Amino acid sequence: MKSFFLSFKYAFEGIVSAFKKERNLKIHFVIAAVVIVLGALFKLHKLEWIILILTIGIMIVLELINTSIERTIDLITEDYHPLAKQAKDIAAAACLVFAICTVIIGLIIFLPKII
Ligand SMILES: Nc1ncnc2c1ncn2[C@@H]1O[C@H](COP(=O)(O)OP(=O)(O)OP(=O)(O)O)[C@@H](O)[C@H]1O
Repeated sequence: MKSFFLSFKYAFEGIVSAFKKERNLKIHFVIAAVVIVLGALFKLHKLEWIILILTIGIMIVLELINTSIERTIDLITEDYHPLAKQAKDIAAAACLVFAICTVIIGLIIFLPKII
């Protein structure tokens, strides 16, 4: 039971350390807060909230995984290696692809309400 609660503690420490060191993660948290306020202002429907929360959650999860991959690569090598570059850039690309999806989803949900 102790290790069950410890795993939550370690996960929380992971979020805090990534948040402190990763500028992109801070940006995602700020955007998420703005979008949640907008969602409340525009009185989103249940399904829209579900999509919004899923979108925010997946974006933050991807950023955390990307950070974890960056740290792992830095631990493995400080020298230049083409595979290290590929690993980091592909992980960053995963974040970029989903970030583009989040913008499109945001526009689909909010644009008709703003107009
Ligand atoms: N060991 C390495 N070998 C080859 N290329 C690397 C290596 N480390 C980083 N790179 C590449 O250098 C560029 C900058 O990487 P770096 O990790 O410094 O910053 P970043 O990808 O912008 O991450 P952060 O979110 O921490 O700013 C990226 O294209 C990355 O793939």
